[in-house]
Amino acid sequence: MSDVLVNVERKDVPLRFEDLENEAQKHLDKNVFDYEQSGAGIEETLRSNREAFSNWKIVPRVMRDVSTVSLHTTINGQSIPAPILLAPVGMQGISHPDGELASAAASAKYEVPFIASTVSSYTLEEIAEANGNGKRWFQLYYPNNVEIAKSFVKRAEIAGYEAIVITVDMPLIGNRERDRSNQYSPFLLGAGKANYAADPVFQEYLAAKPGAAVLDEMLQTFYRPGLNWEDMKPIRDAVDLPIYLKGILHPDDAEEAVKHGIDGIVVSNHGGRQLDGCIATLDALPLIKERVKDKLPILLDSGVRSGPDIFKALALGADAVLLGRPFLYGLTIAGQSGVEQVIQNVLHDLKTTMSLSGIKSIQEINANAIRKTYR
Ligand SMILES: Cc1cc2nc3c(=O)[nH]c(=O)nc-3n(C[C@H](O)[C@H](O)[C@H](O)COP(=O)(O)O)c2cc1C
Ligand SMILES: O=C(O)C(=O)c1ccccc1
Repeated sequence: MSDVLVNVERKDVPLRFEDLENEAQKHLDKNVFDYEQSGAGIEETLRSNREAFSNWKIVPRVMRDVSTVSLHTTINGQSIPAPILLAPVGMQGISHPDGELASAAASAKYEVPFIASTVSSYTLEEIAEANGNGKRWFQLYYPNNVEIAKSFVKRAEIAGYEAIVITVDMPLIGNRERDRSNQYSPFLLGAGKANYAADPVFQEYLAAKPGAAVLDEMLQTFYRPGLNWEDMKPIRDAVDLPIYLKGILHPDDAEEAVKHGIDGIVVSNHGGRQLDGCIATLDALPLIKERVKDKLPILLDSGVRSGPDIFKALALGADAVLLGRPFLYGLTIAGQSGVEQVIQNVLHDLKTTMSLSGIKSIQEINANAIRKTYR
């Protein structure tokens, strides 16, 4: 990976997030861009996610011999070259025709785990093939039909996915005002139905209902508003994989996760797309860490844009972060190469940040390295 870090030759994908977003906008229909970029409600949480990072500053050490700096780390014993994963982002085919196949191939190149969404544009088996020897996790939107839920995770296990991430912050869709005024939903148009259409249990269920259409039935079973802690058992019994919960913000829920034997959590507000007015993830992190300590790995997403952001999240107790929109915009602009460039730029930025902070390894990053300020 070291040669990767100095190779900054290709530059059709802008470095700065704002430029990346503006460039992606040029490639997309207005409705699609609005869907991806926007947050729920008045976008207070979307903004808070970024402000929270700005309220913390790194306090660097000097003369600490940073001639070799390693980004390598482990999560639940799984070795990863950097504390970075690609977040589950559904329906990537609306951004680029190659969709998840391109981003899964890009992530494999850097051994960055790719988290495939339930509502992908390609099936989880096709994505696994594109990801090859790379690392991949499967994100579950827990269907209202438990048999379909079990079938999804079993398929994922067979296809070489190494963890299940159950997203728990979507008992229903957030109030996406931009999408409502555009009257646009790629989901309702069926852009994320591949995994359902290819599922044997879903097919059986369809066959038992003459005249039923894939899209209608998928929309019927997609949401599980009754999701609760007891629902973890069928998944636990179906597969021999670690289970992460994505969308934890309250320390009580983090503690509950520990009590229920959950293997890891993702502190996330879905990139500001679900509950508007909720806490920024970086603000939620310290109390969660204080409550669960090292009992399970803590990942974090929502608003992570740069090396310094990753550094701050790790300093406050995260073990790794997920990137959402940054790689999605890279995909939009230049397909697989665009995602590769975004990953490469973030790795380079993190390494630079650590070196300039006097820190040689991920394990050395702690709260002594940052201080809260107010702008
Ligand atoms: C266009 C889009 C689609 C998403 N689809 C999913 C999804 O299918 N499953 C899921 O768990 N999260 C989904 N998310 C949320 C991301 O996994 C992640 O939590 C969020 O994007 C992180 O914030 P960031 O975009 O600010 O990096 C989606 C986010 C975006 C922007
Ligand atoms: O847009 C999203 O954030 C998302 O995760 C989603 C997934 C399925 C249906 C609608 C939204």
